[in-house]
Amino acid sequence: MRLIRGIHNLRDRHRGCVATIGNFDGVHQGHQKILDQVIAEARRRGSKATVMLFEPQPQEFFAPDQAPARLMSLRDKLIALREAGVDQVLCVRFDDRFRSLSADAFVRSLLVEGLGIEYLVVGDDFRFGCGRDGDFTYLQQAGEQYGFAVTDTATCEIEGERVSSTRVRAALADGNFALAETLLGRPFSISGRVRHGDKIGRTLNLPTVNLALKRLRSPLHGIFAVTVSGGKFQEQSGAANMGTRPTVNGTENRLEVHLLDYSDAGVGKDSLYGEHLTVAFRHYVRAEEKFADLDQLKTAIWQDVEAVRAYFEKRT
Ligand SMILES: Cc1cc2nc3c(=O)[nH]c(=O)nc-3n(C[C@H](O)[C@H](O)[C@H](O)COP(=O)(O)O)c2cc1C
Ligand SMILES: Nc1ncnc2c1ncn2[C@@H]1O[C@H](COP(=O)(O)OP(=O)(O)OP(=O)(O)O)[C@@H](O)[C@H]1O
Repeated sequence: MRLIRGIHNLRDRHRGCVATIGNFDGVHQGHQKILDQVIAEARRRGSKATVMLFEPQPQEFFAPDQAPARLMSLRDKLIALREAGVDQVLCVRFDDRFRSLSADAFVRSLLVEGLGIEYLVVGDDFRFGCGRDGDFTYLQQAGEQYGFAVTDTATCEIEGERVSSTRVRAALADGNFALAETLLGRPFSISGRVRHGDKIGRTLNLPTVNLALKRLRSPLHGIFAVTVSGGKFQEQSGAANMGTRPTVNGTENRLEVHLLDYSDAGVGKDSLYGEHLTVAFRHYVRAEEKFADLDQLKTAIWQDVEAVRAYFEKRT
């Protein structure tokens, strides 16, 4: 899959495509449906299945403090799109210049002159352009004028409701991991590289794997039963904390996992550092707390480990 960063990097060789546009946060079942349609049409025409994305996402640009936490990093989104069969992704920088493009300029300079679009697939509620003045009817008229076809997808619903990134976030906030998994078509997970922690875990006799979250703001906070995959792990159970670690006066958000039944031989030693691991969230255990001292923290974590063990035993 080819990643094209910015509209200025569009060259003739990227032209000619069947495209769709959106945030595609989480790449959920509704997205899969629209992507399947784009890919089928592209294959039929011998053309490139293309996704146009915005970075940052428009809500993050307009109201950074109020924008919801993302379900996935850009890296994981690109992997999911590649696995779905997408041929190219145009990553457009959403900035002041871009947001002030009129609907006509958007269609002409990006879709027609930039991508050489043949066929556009969007949801019927899609809006774009300065003041959100472009909609489906507008796109169809523009398509007639510039010579590309426009079609909409029938809404994908699960349990009688539209699937959306917003709904996945709500399911996670409710601790309903089973629903999140149904909507996403895979368990909700966060991935990252193992990095060095503060090594306090070892003194507690509770080694943890620390994952670098970079700029990812997590939609989840608290203690969870998780499974870890990647590197040497297939589905290793663990007790995870997504939080700031107030007991040790931590400030930044971190994802730490204590792996069950995994000897200290690897954790905390060099073997895991730098590995790229994926942590799938299975069950909510409790909220993070500030304990009076490390002994109390340790007791609480051992209780968490027992709760996580009980959860996985019940599941099998
Ligand atoms: C299952 C689990 C639960 C945790 N719960 C809390 C908590 O409630 N409050 C807190 O301050 N830290 C909590 N922590 C984080 C510990 O403070 C952290 O693992 C410890 O400081 C070791 O950090 P290090 O690996 O960077 O050395 C938890 C960690 C795990 C693995
Ligand atoms: N359930 C769905 N069925 C069909 N198409 C969908 C569905 N959800 C999203 N799409 C389409 O996928 C494209 C990308 O959607 P977008 O990134 O806005 O996702 P979303 O899940 O609707 O997000 P949000 O919850 O943030 O509004 C759009 O064209 C949108 O109309």
